[in-house]
Amino acid sequence: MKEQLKIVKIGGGILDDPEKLYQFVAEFHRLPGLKVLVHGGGKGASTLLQSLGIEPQMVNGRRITDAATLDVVTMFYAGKTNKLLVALLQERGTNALGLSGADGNVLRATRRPIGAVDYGYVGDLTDQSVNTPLLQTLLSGGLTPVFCAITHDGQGQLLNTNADTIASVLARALAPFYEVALHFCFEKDGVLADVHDDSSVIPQITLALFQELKASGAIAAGMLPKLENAFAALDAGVEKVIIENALKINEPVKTVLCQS
Ligand SMILES: Nc1ncnc2c1ncn2[C@@H]1O[C@H](COP(=O)(O)OP(=O)(O)O)[C@@H](O)[C@H]1O
Ligand SMILES: CC(=O)N[C@@H](CCC(=O)OP(=O)(O)O)C(=O)O
Repeated sequence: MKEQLKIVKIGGGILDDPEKLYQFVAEFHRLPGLKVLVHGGGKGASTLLQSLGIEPQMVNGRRITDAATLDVVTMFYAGKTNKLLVALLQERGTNALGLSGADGNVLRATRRPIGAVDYGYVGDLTDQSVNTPLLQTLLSGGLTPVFCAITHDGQGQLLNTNADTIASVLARALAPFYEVALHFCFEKDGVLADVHDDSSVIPQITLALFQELKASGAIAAGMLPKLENAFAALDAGVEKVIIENALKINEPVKTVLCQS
């Protein structure tokens, strides 16, 4: 029997609000068993970039990352955000270890080739990108890895990688070794049938229903890459994929993804 592992991803909406972040950390600490945390922080990074006179540019939910933007997001994600989360988890008694992809070569990416769009210093991952033996060692040693959205290419170049993608790739790469549950957590209670009605949570979503809701426009914006990453993980053998409220991870309200 494989041991259970929870991979939890939180995004900018929660990280930006100190009270919500504090509550989330308490809930995450309460989750039993082995766990990994992946955090974004895109919203706060955009605010910081603007305050520095750099206009944020997003295409299809991905940030165009020039050299100046890479400097800022590295400081913000791998520095302030990652270290604050680790400190808050340590305060609770979870022995967290903050990681960028370069640390222990835990996530090696490839710079996205220039196509119709030049994304700059953005890294793409494959299932082979993950140093799974290192993660197994850390988990069996009682540590909780905390990943930020910064990866590297093995040639000295840091890269910016979408945090939903990092969570999905980690889940896929670790699925042969653990019974993985992948939790995408944000500020809504799950995938909503009507984005303006917080009570319209869809308890179970199939790929067919996702395509329908996408075509009708009911699922839009940041939810699209999240669900695409979520279905990719389910397809690759991840046991369970859940979309839920970061403050309610120990409660039953949520959207569970199913193959059919
Ligand atoms: N059907 C939907 N259900 C829930 N959220 C939706 C839906 N369609 C669009 N959204 C929007 O997607 C956002 C989540 O995506 P995003 O902001 O990228 O999350 P995060 O930064 O947490 O990764 C929600 O805050 C919501 O405004
Ligand atoms: C390449 C790319 O788009 N990187 C993301 C990484 C952070 C992220 O994913 O943050 P959220 O999860 O809070 O959206 C960005 O810089 O916005």
